Amino acid sequence: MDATDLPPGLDGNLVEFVKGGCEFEWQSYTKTRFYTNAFVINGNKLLLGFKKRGFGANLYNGFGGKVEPGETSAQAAARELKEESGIDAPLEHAGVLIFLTEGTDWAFHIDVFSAHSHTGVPTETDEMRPEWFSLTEDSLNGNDDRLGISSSSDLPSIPYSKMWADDIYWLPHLVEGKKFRGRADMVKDGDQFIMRKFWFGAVC
Ligand SMILES: COc1nc(N)nc2c1ncn2[C@H]1C[C@H](O)[C@@H](COP(=O)(O)OP(=O)(O)OP(=O)(O)O)O1
Repeated sequence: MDATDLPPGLDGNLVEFVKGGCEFEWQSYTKTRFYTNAFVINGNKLLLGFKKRGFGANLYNGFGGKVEPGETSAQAAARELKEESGIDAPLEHAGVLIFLTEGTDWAFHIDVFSAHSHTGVPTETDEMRPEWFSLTEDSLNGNDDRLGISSSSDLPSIPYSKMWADDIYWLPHLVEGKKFRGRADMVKDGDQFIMRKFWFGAVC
């Protein structure tokens, strides 16, 4: 895809898999803040954390936070995973997400990581409560959550309605092992954020 067709902030040889909000302009920004987000898969189950406080409170997400000065994003991802869930995992880079929120002139740049094994027992912390979710096809693609039906496995279905609105567009690709990139410009709708304009794609 021609770089001029990509949302500002994304580059490379990317193939679009979904976009929306074409009637809106991309929000401009002058600063970028770097974050991480890590997802641990164990066979047919996915570890998410229920965020108990701070930005994104009361939503399920991967484990992550700010990249501190002097850290690489991989180091920050490993540190945040340990701090928030108590486990270590051989994280690999899976994707990059750029998010803007209405009224700010800075962008979140989130390096997303995944791992297929871990050591240690996921343990609740002040910030996050780790929980395992089912990775059956209907759970992963959001059918179970949309229809409000329970998972066909012993574990609950992925709770997309209690996650950031962008997650359903790229999480299935992460689980399939595809590298991805995306951007979403979010606006406030009551007490939650919704996507006004977005683009997600795979790395060729
Ligand atoms: C806007 O859309 C988002 N979607 C997703 N899936 N994840 C997001 C979005 N915006 C932020 N995030 C992620 C990025 C980070 O993993 C966390 C936010 O990090 P946090 O504010 O908790 O950073 P910490 O360094 O842990 O903060 P404290 O030092 O205050 O604990 O959400």
